[in-house]
Amino acid sequence: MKDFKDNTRERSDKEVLRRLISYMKPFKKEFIIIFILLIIGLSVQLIPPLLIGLTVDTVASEVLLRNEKITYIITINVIFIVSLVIGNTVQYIQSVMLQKVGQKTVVNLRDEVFNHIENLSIGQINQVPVGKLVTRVTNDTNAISEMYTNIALNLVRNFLSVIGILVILFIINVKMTLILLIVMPFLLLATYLFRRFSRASYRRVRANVSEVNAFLSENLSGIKVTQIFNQEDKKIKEFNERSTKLKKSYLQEIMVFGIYRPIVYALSMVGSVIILWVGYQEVLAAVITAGFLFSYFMYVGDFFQPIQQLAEQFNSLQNAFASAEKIFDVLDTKPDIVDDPDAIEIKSFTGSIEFKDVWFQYIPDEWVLRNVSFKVNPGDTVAFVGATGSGKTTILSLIVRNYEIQKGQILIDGIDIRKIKRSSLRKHIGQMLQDVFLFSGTILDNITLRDDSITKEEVIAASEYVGANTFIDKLPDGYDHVVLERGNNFSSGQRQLISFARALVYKPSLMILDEATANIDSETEELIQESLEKMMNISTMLIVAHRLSTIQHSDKIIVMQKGEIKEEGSHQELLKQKGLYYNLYKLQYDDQETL
Ligand SMILES: Nc1ncnc2c1ncn2[C@@H]1O[C@H](COP(=O)(O)OP(=O)(O)OP(=O)(O)O)[C@@H](O)[C@H]1O
Repeated sequence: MKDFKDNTRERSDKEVLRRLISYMKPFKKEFIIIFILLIIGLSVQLIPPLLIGLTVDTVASEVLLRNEKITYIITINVIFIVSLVIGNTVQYIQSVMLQKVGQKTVVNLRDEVFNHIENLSIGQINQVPVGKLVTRVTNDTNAISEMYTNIALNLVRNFLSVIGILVILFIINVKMTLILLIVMPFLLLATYLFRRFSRASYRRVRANVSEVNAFLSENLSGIKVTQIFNQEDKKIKEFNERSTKLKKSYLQEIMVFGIYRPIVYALSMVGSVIILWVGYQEVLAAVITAGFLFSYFMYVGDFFQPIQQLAEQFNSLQNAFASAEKIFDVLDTKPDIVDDPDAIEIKSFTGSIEFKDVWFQYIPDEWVLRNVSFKVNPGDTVAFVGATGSGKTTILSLIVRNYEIQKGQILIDGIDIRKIKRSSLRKHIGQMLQDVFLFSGTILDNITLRDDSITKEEVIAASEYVGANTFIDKLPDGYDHVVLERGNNFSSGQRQLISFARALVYKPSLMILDEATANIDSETEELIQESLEKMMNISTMLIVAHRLSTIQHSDKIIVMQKGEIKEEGSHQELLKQKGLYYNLYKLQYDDQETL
């Protein structure tokens, strides 16, 4: 199954091969040298059996004198040693070169895949489990790496080797070689069956690896929930099921190989026995010498091994192709939100925003926003309230163009956001999202997001402004305090404050805040409340609020219900209307009273 629904095109092997070769192009010179070394190595490797045959004939010769025999044998031995040294040296140089260029090629590919994934829209990323994307960048690129550094060359080597040996066999004795070829149909049949079964078993392995990765990444992220709800045993069982399935598919794959190899071995034995028998007759009939029969026998031994390897390597090549196909699926998935060719760069916003009859749906025919229109004046703070699922967060996502609207227009400073480069748009919008994501690194890294142009002084100033310094200063390493993956060593309130500082250092012209629904201790809540009130004075601000106390002082409150704007006005005005807002407020107020 394709990872991305909108990318369902099948690719031919030819196309995949052409694309894989295109990644080798920057290293064309190196690959040509490697190929030349391969030919030299192969030619040298074909010499020894011939030399051994010559030695046998020399020893058995009745014509040569003893001294002449010794001279011949020494010469043959020297050639033998020289060819071994040349063969091994060439092979060493060739494999070092191949590893280097192969790895470089794959680094380029891996970077390209990661870059591409980074540029896909949130909607597209949401289609695919993270674990699968990890598999694309790691396992699949590894399979391709294996192809560049090992399989492809050995495939060529074995192919040329089979041809080379066959030619030599025919030169030595045509009759024996034609008889030897009797085993070929059986060999081809075994190879055909092997390829069929091994391909199917490999597909299963790959699908199961992907499953395990996806399960792992999802469940490691959600481990807290698993533990809170005592679901460990269930999850362990589920993991074990997937893991066992993977083991089974691996065993099946090994079994296919385990059957094929002995079959090839048995056929090569049959071939050798036939050759010994026929060869013996030929020697008796003085058609060939005993030495040449010996050489012939050795070549036959070398003939079957590359055929068996060819089948296996061809299989690995298919696997690399399957991985390449998956990778190309990712690379060919066009980001569904791209900059308009005429999109402009904006230096700064005054911060006025207008939604004009905006309609939006995540899934066809399920409108999440209907005919939403509102205006925000520069510098104003506008809050969105409403029941859960009413579309508040969606409005914020649309402003930063995480998704494309289906109808209407969103204008910032009178310019349609589709006409503004996304990077430029996001540069001027400080986003403080519900689930604050902290990367592993230090607090400083998390506030600057490793942007070297932001100084530590700016970071400290922003943190002091939002009040994050109250807890950062208490940490032993202050701003260099290590943040664990996802910021697990900080409370949700602290993470929220770090995210405020992160948004502020970028000096945004517009800030959007999706208030955390998670419980925050009252001390931190007070801090957040204070810093929010301060931030409201810096720039235009849009807030999705769950605690109505947060937004009482905002210039406008927009009340949403089922994707539509139902009420609009200041806190006091809305209270007077005694409508939805009044009810919401009363509900929260009563709750607090009872607490
Ligand atoms: N990525 C998504 N794909 C499909 N539907 C989505 C997606 N995100 C949100 N929705 C749906 O869109 C609707 C509005 O969601 P949204 O998150 O905007 O609500 P909200 O008012 O912010 O809710 P809350 O107060 O719980 O944060 C919901 O019905 C939700 O199920």
